[in-house]
Amino acid sequence: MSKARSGTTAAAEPAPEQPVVSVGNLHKTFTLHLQGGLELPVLRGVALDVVPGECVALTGPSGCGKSTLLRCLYGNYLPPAGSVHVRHRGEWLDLGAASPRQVVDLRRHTLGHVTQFLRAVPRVPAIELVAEPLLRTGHAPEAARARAEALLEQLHLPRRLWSLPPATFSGGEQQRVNIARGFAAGHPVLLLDEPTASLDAANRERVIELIRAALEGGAAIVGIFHDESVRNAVATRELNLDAGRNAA
Ligand SMILES: Nc1ncnc2c1ncn2[C@@H]1O[C@H](COP(=O)(O)OP(=O)(O)OP(=O)(O)O)[C@@H](O)[C@H]1O
Repeated sequence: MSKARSGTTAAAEPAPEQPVVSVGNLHKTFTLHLQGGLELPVLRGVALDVVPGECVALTGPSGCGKSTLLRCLYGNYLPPAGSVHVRHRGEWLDLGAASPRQVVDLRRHTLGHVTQFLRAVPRVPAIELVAEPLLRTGHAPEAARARAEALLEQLHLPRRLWSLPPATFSGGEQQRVNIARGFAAGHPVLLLDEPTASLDAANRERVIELIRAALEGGAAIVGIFHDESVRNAVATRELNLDAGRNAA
């Protein structure tokens, strides 16, 4: 019998956190046109709710659909069945029904996506690439630059590289610029696709710190972390997409 029912005063329970990402019965099938229209079902009935402060690691063997699910969450794929909703500006945004303008606004203010590859505009210095998401969300130039410098410092990108375009940087240096850019705006929802893929142990540790700080700040994260030590360090739970072929 609960305390409340036995007549004693129950301590007030904190209200459970509300999800900021909600995926329901999601399906995604690729049609291989070069192979006579062969259908390749990848996601079948995925369900997932993510609350602030939670980091869900997508797991399962190669080809089970981890990147496909991240792309559905980012609005790159329109799923044929099921739903993807993200809390945006205080309301649920249905990615299946959102206009391109709404998806752009969602990505600018709410939904960050950090991949392992830097897709940068040529000839733009690293520091400006990192500051850019902050400028786009209305931060003053000085504040944006200060935050960009702090991130590059935290990720130990040598200061001599800050004013150079990253085209000639090493894989690990480019990835750190990409991570700094992805974390700069403090998006409340972050999708991380192998954020430590090209990094050595010391730099992996710095990215782990950054992810943990984002979680403590209330970010909701869904990510793919092939490195087990990174996954164990940041994930609050796992979603195995191969279990029962996707039924979560
Ligand atoms: N655009 C596409 N067209 C056709 N098939 C695709 C497409 N994208 C992915 N696939 C197929 O869908 C399946 C899932 O791919 P996905 O990249 O999501 O797997 P994954 O779990 O992320 O794999 P890995 O761990 O190897 O990165 C694979 O069999 C892949 O070949």
